Amino acid sequence: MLVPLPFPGPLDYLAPEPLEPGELVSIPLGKREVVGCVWDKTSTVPSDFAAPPGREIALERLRPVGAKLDVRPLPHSLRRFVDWVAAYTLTPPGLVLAMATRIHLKDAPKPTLGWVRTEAPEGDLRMTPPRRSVLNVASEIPMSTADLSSKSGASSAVIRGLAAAGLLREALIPLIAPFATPDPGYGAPVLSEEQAEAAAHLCRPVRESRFEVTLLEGVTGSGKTEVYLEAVAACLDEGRQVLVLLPEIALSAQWTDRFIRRFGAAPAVWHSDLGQKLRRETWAAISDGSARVLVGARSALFLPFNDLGLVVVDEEHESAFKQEEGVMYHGRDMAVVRARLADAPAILVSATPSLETLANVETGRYRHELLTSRHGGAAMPDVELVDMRHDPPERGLFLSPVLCEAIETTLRAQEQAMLFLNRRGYAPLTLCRACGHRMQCPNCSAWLVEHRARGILTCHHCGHTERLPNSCPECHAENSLVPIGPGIERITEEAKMRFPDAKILVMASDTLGSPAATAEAVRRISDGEVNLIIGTQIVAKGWHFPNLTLVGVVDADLGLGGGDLRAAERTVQLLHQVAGRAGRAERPGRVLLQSYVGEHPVMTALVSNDFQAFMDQESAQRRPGFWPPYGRLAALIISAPDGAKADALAREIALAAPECEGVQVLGPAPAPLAVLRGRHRRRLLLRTVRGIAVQPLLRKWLADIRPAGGARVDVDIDPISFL
Ligand SMILES: Nc1ncnc2c1ncn2[C@@H]1O[C@H](COP(=O)(O)OP(=O)(O)OP(=O)(O)O)[C@@H](O)[C@H]1O
Ligand SMILES: [Zn+2]
Repeated sequence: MLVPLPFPGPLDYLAPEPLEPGELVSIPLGKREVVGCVWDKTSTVPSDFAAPPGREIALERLRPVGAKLDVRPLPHSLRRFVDWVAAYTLTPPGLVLAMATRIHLKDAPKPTLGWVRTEAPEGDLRMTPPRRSVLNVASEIPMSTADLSSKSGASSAVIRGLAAAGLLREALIPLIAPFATPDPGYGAPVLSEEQAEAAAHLCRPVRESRFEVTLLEGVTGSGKTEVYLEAVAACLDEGRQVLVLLPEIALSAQWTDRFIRRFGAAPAVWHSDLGQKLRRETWAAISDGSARVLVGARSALFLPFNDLGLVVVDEEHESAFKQEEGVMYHGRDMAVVRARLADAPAILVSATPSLETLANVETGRYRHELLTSRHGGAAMPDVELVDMRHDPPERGLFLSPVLCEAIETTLRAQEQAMLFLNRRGYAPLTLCRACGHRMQCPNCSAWLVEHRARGILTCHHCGHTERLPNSCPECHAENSLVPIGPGIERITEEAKMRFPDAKILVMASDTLGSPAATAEAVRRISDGEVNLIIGTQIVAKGWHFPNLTLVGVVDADLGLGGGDLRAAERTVQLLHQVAGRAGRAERPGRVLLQSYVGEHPVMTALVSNDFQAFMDQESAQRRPGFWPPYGRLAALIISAPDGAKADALAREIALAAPECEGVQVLGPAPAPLAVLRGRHRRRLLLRTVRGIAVQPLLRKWLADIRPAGGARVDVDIDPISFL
């Protein structure tokens, strides 16, 4: 029995009646009740990184399990997936199981009664307008009195009257709202030759129910989505289920619209913003197969698909697929595992694939489909560099004259422009002009970010918030605090001053919290209610705004600092994606990159639109040192309430480090975020050649380490963040 707690493996319980693997059962644990899952006796995880088996417990000491839950058992492929993720990420399997069963911790909702239309004829009942209206709305699907009354405009007395006359009867409202079945033939597009060929290749393994990974690469606007929806159609034809992962839930609204146009019905949706009831319904509909296509965030990987026939990862290069807290797993990589365990094909989609995926294509592990041109003859946007050394903005401002002029021209032509800056708030740093004091977070080694609209300083790492003071807390000089550098609030202020007639829309993750808010913003752009969009990375995503012709990148150099392994790669991917928003329809697009390092390979790649050369160079840099994807990496993050404890534990771990051929340990060193949420942090990196798996090394290494006094060590396999 696997329980959702950090035990090293399944626990033994007495079962009063025989139980099948996968069944969910209520379990007494101390004074609590938890939901456990009957687990398979033998693990199928590759032995090179599986955990050793636990101890046997004497029969008479076993406790009995509680009641069985009234849900379908977790499918075999999901159980294997849980084992796999646990072993790969060195997480206790119960914590991975928790991601699959979390929604069942509360009591099941009670079914309620509603009204359905009966077969009875209207007879000689007098048909008043309210009665007519109720009968028009009522159907064979039960509706509550409140629903029926609000949709028909009639009172509950009218409804009761119709029931008394035999025209309505009571029926249980199903707990699971029926999910409409998408129709694969509904809005099939006419594909170009290139698109059709790629689609045919993607459909083949779907028809053959065969695991195969394909990278679908294509320039922005080439119709990648249209093409992979053909594979989705094929999978629907086969009567099987499809999982589509998006990096960001904000994208799900536009994706859903697109899906409805193609298949005439909405997909099921899964993300952390769903209400409890819808979560439960969606879970059940995936489990019983009535939901056929689900689009969601990475957590959708843990849904109980019984008949998974295809997995798609859109924008596969996105680092947002990596979960950085709790179970640290990479959604893209685990999606491939999920597909393999279900004997289903996987499609990884990107205009700028990750080096990881390209390396897998190179070795032949993944197939490759390429779309080379934009659909409908739209040209690729023209990308130009604005050298800020030669064409600087006015003092205290951030938009160069060239960019301002381009925006004016665009707005005058009745077209839309977009300004991109990947930084929330007003200014990333606040400094005292008198004494040089910098406003810092009390819990983290990070600057506080000013959010002027709310009059606060806040830490983007821990959420610490304080009012912006009038005087310097250090030297007490009045009105001496000045903002340094721009965030999008400050750019918006500048844009309002420069373009007083522009209709501005700001898009940032903190202003567009929910998918509904995003959908509203998208509508305002599509309907032309706004003509200047200012946003953080959320605007870079897969949006399709036909009238958007100019994209200005306020600080193209922003992502390059920090010594991150993938800083250059990520900057290219992000900026190319932003650039790809411009000129997607008839009118050509133009992109201006403001940069102080115009000769940087990242800028060259963007201006020349030559990513092959850039990726070749990245690859040449990483290969000799066996950096990923040419070697394996794991990070150990040691944290403690004070620096001395963190240092002591880091030293102890470093002394026990493995020493063998092809294995290297770097550190310990203070983490770039040396203090986070009040915890002092040190980092070690384990780097191995590809042939050596890091999991067994780490297991052995950490087996005898017993962190004490509030210290702990977290393991991050394939780290993406190096903070
Ligand atoms: N064969 C086709 N018939 C009709 N419309 C098409 C076709 N192919 C693509 N389109 C349209 O062209 C636009 C761009 O296509 P799509 O969004 O699929 O490209 P993409 O490669 O996924 O773009 P991005 O990477 O920028 O998100 C969309 O509006 C899409 O509906
Ligand atoms: Zn903080």
